[in-house]
Amino acid sequence: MSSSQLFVHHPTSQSQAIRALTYGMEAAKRHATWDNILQTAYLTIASVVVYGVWLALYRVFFHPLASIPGPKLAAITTWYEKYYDVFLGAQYFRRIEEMHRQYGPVVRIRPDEVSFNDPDFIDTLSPVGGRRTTKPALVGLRTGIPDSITGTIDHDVHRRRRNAISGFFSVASIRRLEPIITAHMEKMFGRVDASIAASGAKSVVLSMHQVFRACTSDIITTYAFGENQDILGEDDWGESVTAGSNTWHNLTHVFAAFPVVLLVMRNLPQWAFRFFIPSRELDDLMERKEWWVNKVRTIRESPDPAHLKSTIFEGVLSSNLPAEEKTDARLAQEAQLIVFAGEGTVAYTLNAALYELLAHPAEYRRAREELRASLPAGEVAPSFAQVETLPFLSAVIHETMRLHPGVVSRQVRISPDQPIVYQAPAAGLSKTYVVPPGMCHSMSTRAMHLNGDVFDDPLAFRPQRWLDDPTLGRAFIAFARGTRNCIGKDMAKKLMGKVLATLLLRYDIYEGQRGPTLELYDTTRERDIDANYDMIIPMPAKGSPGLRVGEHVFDPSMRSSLGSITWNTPESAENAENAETRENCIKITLLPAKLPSSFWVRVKVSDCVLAEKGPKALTT
Ligand code: HEM
Repeated sequence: MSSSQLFVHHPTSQSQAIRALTYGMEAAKRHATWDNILQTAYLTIASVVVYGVWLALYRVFFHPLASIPGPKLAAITTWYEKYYDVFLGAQYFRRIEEMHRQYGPVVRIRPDEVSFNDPDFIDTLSPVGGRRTTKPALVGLRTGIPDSITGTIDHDVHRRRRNAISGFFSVASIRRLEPIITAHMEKMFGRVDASIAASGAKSVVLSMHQVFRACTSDIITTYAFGENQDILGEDDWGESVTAGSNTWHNLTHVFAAFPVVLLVMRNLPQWAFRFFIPSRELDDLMERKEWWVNKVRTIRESPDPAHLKSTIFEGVLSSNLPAEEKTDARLAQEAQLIVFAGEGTVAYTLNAALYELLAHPAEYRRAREELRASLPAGEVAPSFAQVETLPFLSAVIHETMRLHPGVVSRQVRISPDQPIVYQAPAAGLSKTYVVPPGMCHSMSTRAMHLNGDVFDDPLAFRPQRWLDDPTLGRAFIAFARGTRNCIGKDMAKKLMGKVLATLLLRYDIYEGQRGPTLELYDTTRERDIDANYDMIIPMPAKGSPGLRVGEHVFDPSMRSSLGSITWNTPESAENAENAETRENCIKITLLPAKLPSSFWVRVKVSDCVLAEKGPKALTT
């Protein structure tokens, strides 16, 4: 029987056979498809592996930076940096310091980036003029504000943007800032004293870093917009407000490693942002940004001719920058830069300076003596001009910024047109190293500032070194150098000098004496002050302890500054009793420090309460 007959006489078997045949063909087809997919996958994987191997070999042996020393993995892949910054958590800055110790003053730290650590080469790397300087997109991504001045890639665009605001950072402009600083500083110290006094009724929460940060934030915001968000007036000294900036700083390495995260965060509508990324801190930051944008809109809609020359954003909006440079979106980024750059760095430096002075009583006393000797008797808030005449105080600020620079991330630049040529026989290098145009070069502040060839005993806090050897300034890069340096450096120096001088005049260091004093309490430099993480600004160790305790006793001379506070309440009586039972002191409980480098001081304001005995004596 032929097969055709079978089909005719056995329809079921026939259709089965057709199905079998069809199935066989489909299976064969599926097989072929799978084969194709697998083949393509193998080919792709093989190509990626071959490309990867080729790229690695190229980067190590044939790349223009191939002759520059450094770990091979750092030369091969940017994942080396990501490993330290994203997976180990903001640690690449430390690795860079190690690399310089291991490989010398010139190290290849990324496939396309060379880090230099030679004080004599700083001005060549960061010239003030004569050579165009750009930045890699990475910097803008990392800050999260690529359209701000600091994130701007192109040299000419940067010059235009910077010129539009540079007038506001001139010495003359900063002088106009002096009354604003004085007013906010008085408010800050007034509040500190008032909360110390209020602790007569209850325990008090004080974080020196947060206190400084509230003050600098209000000052910088006033300078930028003509008014501020009154962070100094917040019960928690604005801790909840500035927590948003901390969260943002914590995300900076993620932005650099995975730019898509930044892209999503910047482009999501606010409701979607809040829905998909629920974070109280980021919510607060969004609100802060809304405040900045609204301020810019108000200024744009009704410019006040009287203010046009006195606040930064009025200046930007009235400048001859093209319209696309003045959009709300771009100016919001500029606002974030100026407020973040100003508040965090200055507050961190003040915090570190106060720590170092309290940890070195001889330097504290010397700075205070210098002030008292050079100021008229009774001066309580020295002026910019008076502070400028104080060499030791200036040395204290320099030495603090050397050990604790307020910006810890490396300074990355590109020379787009000319090669960078490095010859350093002094550093024991016989070779010439060349960074071709378009490749990145960088400097790391901490590596430079802890260079033992320049700074004897580099980890020690010794302000005197700046007075003994004025040439040390050649290795100082806390404010960066060249065309991309810190635009706010003069303002920062004046602000820090004035606040520190006022603080030193106001409080002595506690050595058992009477009168307003400060004393360091349970703080270690490594844990609570030093940069443990690079979040652009430095962050202390994760285990930085929370609970600290301080004590103080009131002084009648403080009453005038306590204003309307009345102390003859049962609570104060109770605490006055407590004060007697606790070695003439009232205990102040300080809450956990959440912020970078927070530390606590013990504040004593004499023992008059005890001398007069009882609540009546506390009446103001
Ligand atoms: C102790 C205080 C300060 C320190 C240590 C500091 C440090 C720095 C550093 C290192 C840079 C360069 C960053 C880079 O390499 O990309 C920089 C840039 C900048 N800083 Fe400061 N800064 C301080 C205070 C301030 C203040 C008070 C302001 C303004 C209110 C300010 C505004 C800026 C701006 C706008 C830039 C970008 C400049 C540009 O790219 O042209 N800084 N700062």
